[in-house]
Amino acid sequence: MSSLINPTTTKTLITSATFRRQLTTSSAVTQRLVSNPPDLIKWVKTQGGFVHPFVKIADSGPPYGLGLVAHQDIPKGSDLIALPEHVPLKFPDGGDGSHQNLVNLARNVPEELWAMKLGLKLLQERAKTGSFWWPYISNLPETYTVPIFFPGEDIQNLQYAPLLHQVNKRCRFLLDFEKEVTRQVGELKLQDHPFGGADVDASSLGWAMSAVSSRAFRLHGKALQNGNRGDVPMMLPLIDMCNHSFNPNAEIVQEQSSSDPKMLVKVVAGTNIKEREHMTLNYGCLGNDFFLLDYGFVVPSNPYECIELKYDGGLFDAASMAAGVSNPSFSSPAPWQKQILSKLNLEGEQALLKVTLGGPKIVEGRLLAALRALLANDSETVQKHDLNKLKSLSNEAPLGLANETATLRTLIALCVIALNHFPTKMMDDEALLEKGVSTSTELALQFRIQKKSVIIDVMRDLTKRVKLLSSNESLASQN
Ligand SMILES: C[S@@+](CC[C@H](N)C(=O)[O-])C[C@H]1O[C@@H](n2cnc3c(N)ncnc32)[C@H](O)[C@@H]1O
Repeated sequence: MSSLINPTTTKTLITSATFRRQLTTSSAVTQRLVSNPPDLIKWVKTQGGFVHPFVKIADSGPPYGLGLVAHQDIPKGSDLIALPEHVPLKFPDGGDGSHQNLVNLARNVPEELWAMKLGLKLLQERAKTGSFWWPYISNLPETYTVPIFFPGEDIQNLQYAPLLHQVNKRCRFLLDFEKEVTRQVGELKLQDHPFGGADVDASSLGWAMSAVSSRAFRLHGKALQNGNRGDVPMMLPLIDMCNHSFNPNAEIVQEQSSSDPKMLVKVVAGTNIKEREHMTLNYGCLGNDFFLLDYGFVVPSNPYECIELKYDGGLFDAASMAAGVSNPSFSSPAPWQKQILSKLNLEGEQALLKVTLGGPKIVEGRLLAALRALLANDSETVQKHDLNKLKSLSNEAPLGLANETATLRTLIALCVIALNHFPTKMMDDEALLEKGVSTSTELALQFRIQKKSVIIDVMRDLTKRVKLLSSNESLASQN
């Protein structure tokens, strides 16, 4: 298991892949790159930006770190912050020799790790003496609580294979990329060196990638040749001091007028904001895998939390039999059932076998439709229905009560299998949390507790539906 070390300075060259410095207390979240960084609000104003006079930076307490707070009531619709175009930090379009070398490095970054590309620019500015963005960069957290910095045992403690896979992929990429960076820039003259001669290792690359993934926003960039505006990831000084909420009281607005192509990013109060209230933005309707991987926190009772399963005939047959269905046909579907599976992209070379339980839909539509179709006896009844109807849980029993009961029971059995897959019980996890553990262990425990909770919530919901179906059935037979 490879993990990285939260760096203290970009000048440290760390070659070992094992974790040496534990994420210990929540103060690690608020510790900034330098101990007394410049006043960020003042800097934004000096640069021609606007900051509402009642907006202040304050400690939001663990686990939030710093945040923006109103020190008097602010009415709905008020502008809170506005940034002129030159203030956001972006990956630049052009520049000198050292820039070209940065572009060459960025070519090694896969699209899905876009945060690393902008991270290279951030590292460049961090290493540059007298960088324009130093007042911003010096205010960034020194360490991040994302799992690439967890000790190996806490990566294992996540107990959830899809996230473990992502964490390992990122760690492996960073360790390989460290070698590539050394290969490409090691021999460069100082004036061409993209990081001013500073050593850049996997840990400092991880710091930069996490700084970007946890703080950058995708905004409209300059107009492209086709007239569209591409989405450009940017770091937005001060605006990125807002913490996350699914019910935010502030929102980002991008103003564009044809007469003034200069882009201005604003944050506006979406509701009346009371004195001492924290300003929040919605980072996105995301599950905890994304929040932990990119931002280093877990949202309790997250309405978008899901678990991933693989659509697998053998597993589904086992679940169905455990649910009391005789002779399920998941491993050997009839040709008409195969056709439906193909339409659902669950069969064929390009099939997407990852399906989800949880979130607002409770059961992913493709999974629900597949179960309903594969537990049906005849093709006519199934083919009478539009696939979209079969995908919807609110569409009750489209193929009859018996089919629906078998479908829901199979789903419940799948939940039981998924829950039994975790090596520990929720009660054990909660007891461990109460003992007081390191930040990374706490996050791993919270993460797996939320995964188990979502499975239990899905089971509860489906059980209610089964009960309702059987009471409908007995009513129908009485009538
Ligand atoms: C865009 S920054 C916000 C400013 C940050 N609190 C700071 O101290 O610089 C995002 C980071 O804030 C923290 N954060 C934001 N919203 C949170 C939430 N709802 N729960 C826990 N931590 C949160 C996480 O550390 C996250 O990576």
